[in-house]
Amino acid sequence: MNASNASNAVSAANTAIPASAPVLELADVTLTYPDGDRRLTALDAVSLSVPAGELLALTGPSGSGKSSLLAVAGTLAAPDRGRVAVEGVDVAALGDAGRSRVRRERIGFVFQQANLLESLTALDQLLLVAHLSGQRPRAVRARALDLLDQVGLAGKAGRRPHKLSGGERQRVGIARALMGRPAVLLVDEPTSALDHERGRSVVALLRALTHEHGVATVMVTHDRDQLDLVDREVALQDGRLAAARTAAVEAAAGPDGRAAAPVGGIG
Ligand SMILES: Nc1ncnc2c1ncn2[C@@H]1O[C@H](COP(=O)(O)OP(=O)(O)OP(=O)(O)O)[C@@H](O)[C@H]1O
Repeated sequence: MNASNASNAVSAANTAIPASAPVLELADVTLTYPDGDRRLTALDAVSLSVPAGELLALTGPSGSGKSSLLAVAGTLAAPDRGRVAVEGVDVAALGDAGRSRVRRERIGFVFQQANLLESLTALDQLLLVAHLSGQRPRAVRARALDLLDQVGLAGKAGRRPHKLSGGERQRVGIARALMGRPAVLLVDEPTSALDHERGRSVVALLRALTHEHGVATVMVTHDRDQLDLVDREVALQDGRLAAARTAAVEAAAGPDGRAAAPVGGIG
């Protein structure tokens, strides 16, 4: 089965209606960085909630706060003000050890480059993550093989990264992020190193897996050609949420690009 067939198969298998409970919630989040004598506001009173099974695209110009939002959502940066909750748990109340645990057990990360270990096969990349998080070895192998199958790499589990294409490496990175059954998947420009078609195929796969596994996925992207594949878009501008559009709204927009009805639903 090739990769796009695998993606289609996952889509076809996905008949579950995504649950609507917010898995990731940011309420009135402000994040500043030191900037000489002053503070630079990277996120300004941002409120956003992402339910299970939604692929949300986070867009906006360079410097608008996208990486900062991912860092806060991933508990890598603590906001100056506001609340971040994962599965209803306020992460600020947890302390460092608790936050690390949430990050390790409930949040998956996918980066611009897949960041695979060169000496390990695709299968071993997944097994290593499972080993480090203390999962039972026997169940883990079957899950890793199943995930590699879901990302279209069933026949390539034994390959090391240099024998995989850029798109295939990114697929291994996605499978690896799902290994620990995260509730939240944070994805930073996963297609920036891929050509148009491979990029679309990776985003289609992310959507299928987001629906199938019921994760709340936030994907930073600069590529507007991929937005028809996502469930919702939110745009940042100078650290504030500027707009929210969905594929359905895009489709309903008139020839001048203006939506027929007001666009809502940032929260
Ligand atoms: N560690 C830091 N210290 C100080 N300022 C920072 C730091 N990280 C980011 N910034 C500033 O915060 C603002 C938001 O940056 P951020 O990296 O979140 O934007 P971005 O939308 O992800 O940009 P890009 O698309 O270029 O990656 C920018 O003005 C940036 O210069």
